Amino acid sequence: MFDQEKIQQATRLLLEAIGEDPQREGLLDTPARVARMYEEICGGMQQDAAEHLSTTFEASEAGMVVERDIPFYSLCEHHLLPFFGRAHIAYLPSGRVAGLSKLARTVEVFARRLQLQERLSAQVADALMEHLGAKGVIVMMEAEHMCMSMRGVCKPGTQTVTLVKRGAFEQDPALVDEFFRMVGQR
Ligand SMILES: Nc1nc2c(ncn2[C@@H]2O[C@H](COP(=O)(O)OP(=O)(O)OP(=O)(O)O)[C@@H](O)[C@H]2O)c(=O)[nH]1
Ligand SMILES: [Zn+2]
Repeated sequence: MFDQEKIQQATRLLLEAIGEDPQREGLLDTPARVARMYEEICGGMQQDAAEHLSTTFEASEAGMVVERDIPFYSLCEHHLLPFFGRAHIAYLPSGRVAGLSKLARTVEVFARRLQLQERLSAQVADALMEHLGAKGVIVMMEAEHMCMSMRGVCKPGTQTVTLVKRGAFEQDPALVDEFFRMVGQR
């Protein structure tokens, strides 16, 4: 569970370390705000994708389901800075489909924690394979990493694109083409 008190102590130390005065008026409530913020933006650690994906509906005739442009915000585990962008997901149901919101909820579960974009994409794909029993899953994520934009190499606007294929999408390039066509349609 989250240790709110520890995050507050750490925030006070951080403020002192950068030469700030944690007692000045504008910063007095900052440690408590930061603690609440971390609980929110790392809240995926307390969640289980299996719960969200346990509600399914019979749809034996369903073909490929695509959900595109799902916005997400995550935190890079190297610098604790945000990376954010859009996820595009498709899966091939095997008789039962998930509620539409549950794909986006699955993204949230894995995005709201310290991550690598590659691992985030793989965890979403693996959760859909496992908990929906899907015949195939493909997850594409496009994101800008603030650690590349506002510091270090300083290349704002750079988009990192990750693609993870599982099951039928690994075996059949025509399915991958269809996914790209559907994601590309605007
Ligand atoms: N593969 C991958 N790398 C990431 C991700 N987020 C941040 N990084 C990279 O993690 C690397 C960490 O490199 P280090 O050399 O240990 O750290 P650094 O000195 O701060 O590196 P610079 O960012 O190049 O200044 C950097 O190249 C980041 O761009 C991610 O989601 N996936
Ligand atoms: Zn980083």
